[in-house]
Amino acid sequence: MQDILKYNLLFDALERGFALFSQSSCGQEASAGFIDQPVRTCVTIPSKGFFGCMPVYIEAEDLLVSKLVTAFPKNKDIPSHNAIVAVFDASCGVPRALLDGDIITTRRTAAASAVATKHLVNGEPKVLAILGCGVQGTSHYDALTAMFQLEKSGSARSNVRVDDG
Ligand SMILES: NC(=O)C1=CN([C@@H]2O[C@H](COP(=O)(O)OP(=O)(O)OC[C@H]3O[C@@H](n4cnc5c(N)ncnc54)[C@H](O)[C@@H]3O)[C@@H](O)[C@H]2O)C=CC1
Ligand SMILES: O=C([O-])C1=[NH+]CCC1
Repeated sequence: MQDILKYNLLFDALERGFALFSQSSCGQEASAGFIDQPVRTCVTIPSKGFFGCMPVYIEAEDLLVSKLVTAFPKNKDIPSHNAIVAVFDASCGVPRALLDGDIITTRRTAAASAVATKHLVNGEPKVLAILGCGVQGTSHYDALTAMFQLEKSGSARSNVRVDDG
């Protein structure tokens, strides 16, 4: 998964996916293809975390996909977020693949931030500050430095990767 999910490929795929989702949400099903993606459903594990289910139907790909993700922020020696992604054939409902969701979550989330920043930023960004430096802090550093020519970047926390250059 690490070898497949390169940031530059992800940026393009996410841009296409977000456009498709927006068009479908605006009722432009005919051109873009229908997408049904309800808001994530979460089960709470009191004082521990949550378990989220994130299903989608993508007509253009003829796929049914759901990520299943747990978030246990107090985990110490194991990751706080863990996920799998299940893929089904939408023409017949047969399961086609079960993917590790950890790298997908790590990189998709950061790549989505980078794509959003590209569209929302005023001018060319030069400075990046990241608060917190866990999995997402690191992947956001990787994604945003892959997207932009930054002059200065860094993160605030004692266990951090600070890069100033
Ligand atoms: N929208 C999405 O698709 C996703 C959202 N997330 C969210 O992103 C956040 C980060 O997730 P991960 O990086 O995977 O978690 P992580 O557990 O790997 O990292 C969290 C980091 O925050 C640091 N931290 C905690 N309190 C802090 C504070 N007060 N000041 C500075 N740093 C602090 C911790 O030391 C740790 O390094 C979580 O809220 C998570 O739920 C994560 C994955 C996907
Ligand atoms: O979309 C996601 O994968 C998550 N959102 C918050 C925790 C994990």
